[in-house]
Amino acid sequence: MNNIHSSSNLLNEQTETIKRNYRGQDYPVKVLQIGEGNFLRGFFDWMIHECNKQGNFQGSIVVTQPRPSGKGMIEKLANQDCLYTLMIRGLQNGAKIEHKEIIPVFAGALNPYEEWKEFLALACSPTLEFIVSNTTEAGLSYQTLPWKDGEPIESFPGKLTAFLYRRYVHFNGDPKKGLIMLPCELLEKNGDILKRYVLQHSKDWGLPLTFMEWVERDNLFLNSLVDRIVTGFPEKEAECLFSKWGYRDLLLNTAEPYHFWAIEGNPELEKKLPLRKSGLNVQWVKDLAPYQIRKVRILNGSHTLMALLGILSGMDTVGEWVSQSESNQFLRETVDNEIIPTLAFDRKEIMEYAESVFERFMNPFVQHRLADISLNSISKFKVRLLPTIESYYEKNQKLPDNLIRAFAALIRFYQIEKMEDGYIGFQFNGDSYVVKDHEQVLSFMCERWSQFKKNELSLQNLIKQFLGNDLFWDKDLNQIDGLSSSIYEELKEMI
Ligand SMILES: NC(=O)c1ccc[n+]([C@@H]2O[C@H](COP(=O)([O-])OP(=O)(O)OC[C@H]3O[C@@H](n4cnc5c(N)ncnc54)[C@H](O)[C@@H]3O)[C@@H](O)[C@H]2O)c1
Ligand SMILES: O=P(O)(O)OC[C@@H](O)[C@@H](O)[C@H](O)[C@H](O)CO
Repeated sequence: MNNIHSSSNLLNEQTETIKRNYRGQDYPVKVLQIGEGNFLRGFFDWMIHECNKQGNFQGSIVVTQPRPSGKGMIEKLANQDCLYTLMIRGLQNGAKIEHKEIIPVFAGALNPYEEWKEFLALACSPTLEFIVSNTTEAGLSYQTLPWKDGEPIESFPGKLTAFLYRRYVHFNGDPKKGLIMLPCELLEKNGDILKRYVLQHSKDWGLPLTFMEWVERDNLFLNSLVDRIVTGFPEKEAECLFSKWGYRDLLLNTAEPYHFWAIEGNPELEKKLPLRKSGLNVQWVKDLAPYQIRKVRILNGSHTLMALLGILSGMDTVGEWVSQSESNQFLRETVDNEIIPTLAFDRKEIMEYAESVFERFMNPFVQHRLADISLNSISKFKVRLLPTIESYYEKNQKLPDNLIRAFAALIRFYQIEKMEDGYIGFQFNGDSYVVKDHEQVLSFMCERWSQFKKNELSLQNLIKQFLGNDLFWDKDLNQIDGLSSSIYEELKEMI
């Protein structure tokens, strides 16, 4: 590892203080981290630092990149002696928090595509206990790949299989040397998926059955749900912050104070990974589903509603929406009266959760662009808001007014025209915005709205075709009593 004073100037007084006090980096390596992105550095690595500060974990991490093209980050890390600054900023219980800290948890940074031997050598470490990953939804995918001895394997599940096999061979299948996998990719049942891919690779590569049994029996692949808005390098303010601090950090990361991690696993695992003991907002749960539903329906559902109605009304960010009393009130009413009553949760607990979500939306430091959230809005609406409309109807035998407005906004949002370089929609004031979705979705909507414009299709029929399209929905939504007529009333006004 590079000397702490080597390259980046990050490392003057602050790091000297860390060195004097304690260096998490000097603890034995207990974790292999696959993924060097913003999220893990603002979430898991910060958590391990919190555990270490309190003397609860006493372990360090070796971080690796999950794809060949992510090269720069590992080099940057190595150049900074594997240190980086994390700024946590926002509101917590109404109070403003601004906290900056250098995170010293990485004992090393490896590029497995250039240091394959070193990568596999780590599998033989007796102190290793965990493998954590976040490679985006795209990284947690299965690809049929060859495995040639001595050559790095490109995919994340493939690399993990080779790593586990090396460990199995080195320790002669010792049941006590199994590892705990903690995938953080935002996919339901992420642990189960990862295990399935490891076993599939093992089959493809003809690895011994006894290895596969060891994988199943002596290793744990835990499903988990992560939640924290991590906003990465603050381009606009970075130089200003560096001159204030007196050092530069090319890996500076920013995050909100809120954090939550639900892990489907035995609470006894706290003995190995003392997250709760270290005061972190972590739950070991039997069933992850309620936590997933809570987050998707309240947080992500609100995001999608704000993106649709907000963009149409000329807004740019979540912050803008919540700072205007009328739109903020609309959102709160929707969550309190339409979303929460459909969720089978303890009322007090869920209200507290919703309150914490509103507080996060109001974080003045987070510039969350509605345009980014609006990507693939129809499929997001299906998962985030439609289930609430259906549950509300089942419970009350009527439709929820605000969510019907959001549904009408969805159709209005996709009132689009094809331009040379993509599709654009028009705000209520006539200004244009870009709509990003799959080509099939965009061309369907573009065509229907063009027919409407030429008086070849009535608004009622346009809605009917939209609700009945099996490209968007798993069933014909025209079957929901009153849905199409309620949407019609709202949409008529919007256009
Ligand atoms: N940033 C957040 O606020 C936040 C919050 C919760 C969940 N997440 C999820 O975490 C994921 C990563 O976000 P981030 O902010 O760290 O982004 P990032 O761009 O900083 O990091 C992405 C990481 O994924 C890897 N990666 C990207 N494509 C890959 C592929 N095809 N195969 C293997 N690895 C690949 C990159 O190498 C990098 O390590 C996102 O999918 C997001 O949904 C992010
Ligand atoms: O990342 P997406 O595009 O699926 O969704 C946009 C946001 O809703 C999402 O990123 C949330 O901010 C995140 O899920 C919070 O943990």
